Amino acid sequence: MGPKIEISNLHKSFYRDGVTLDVLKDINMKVYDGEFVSVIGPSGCGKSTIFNIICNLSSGYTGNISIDGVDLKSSKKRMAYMHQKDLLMPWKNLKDNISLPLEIQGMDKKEAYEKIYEMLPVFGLEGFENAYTFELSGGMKQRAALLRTFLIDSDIMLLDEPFGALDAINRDKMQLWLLSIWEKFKRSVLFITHSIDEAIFLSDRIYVLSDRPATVKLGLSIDIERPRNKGHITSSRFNEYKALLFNTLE
Ligand SMILES: Nc1ncnc2c1ncn2[C@@H]1O[C@H](COP(=O)(O)OP(=O)(O)OP(=O)(O)O)[C@@H](O)[C@H]1O
Repeated sequence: MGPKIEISNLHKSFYRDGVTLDVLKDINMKVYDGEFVSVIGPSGCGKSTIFNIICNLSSGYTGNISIDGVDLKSSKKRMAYMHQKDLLMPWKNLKDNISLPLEIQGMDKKEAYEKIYEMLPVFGLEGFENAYTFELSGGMKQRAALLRTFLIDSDIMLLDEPFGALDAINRDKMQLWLLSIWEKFKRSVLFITHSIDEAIFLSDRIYVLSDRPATVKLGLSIDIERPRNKGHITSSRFNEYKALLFNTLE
């Protein structure tokens, strides 16, 4: 089977006030069915721009992108995209925050609620369907935003630094939880992170980007058995990957 996402020779520049900003330069990436792939790179190098292009939120690129073998420009495929600051609306309760994109997709409220109720226990949110944002912990808000993304009918999930705002303990918990969800439902995931440890712990493969304009400096396969647990992060192999990524990012 071909790749779910294939990005070939992608270039992207922004033009603003007569100035050209080259952001992506000859990016090549693939994500295969059911793979967990991370993108890591310096701040502002163009990671979110790649996601925006894949989701058709940013046009005017050169190169080719295909989704399930179909050119992005003619693909009808819907993407589940969680933005960096995917905030819940404080005036809506949890189930209405989550149902909103489903209703926008044309699902009726009753059906949306049914889907949500089915998944609440899996996302550790059972009993909180009527809670407002201020009643939820940081981890719960993050899980709610992920559930909202997860319920979009797509086998590809693009997650832009979903755990960036969490403290270390919650981040660890959320990584384990995300892996358990991913192992259960086998979506293809493209994941942006600033954390080397997080990228190694979660991924099958990692793409390391350079400073802007971003090029792919390294594509690295992570050969650590699954299911993963926190014991893996002290293994010598984990530390070898860590040193390699650290040196590549320098
Ligand atoms: N719509 C736009 N118009 C002009 N410039 C833009 C636009 N979107 C992004 N940029 C610029 O492109 C560059 C890359 O931005 P992008 O958000 O893709 O980086 P990033 O790697 O995701 O950053 P971070 O890691 O800090 O989230 C930045 O310099 C940004 O200012």
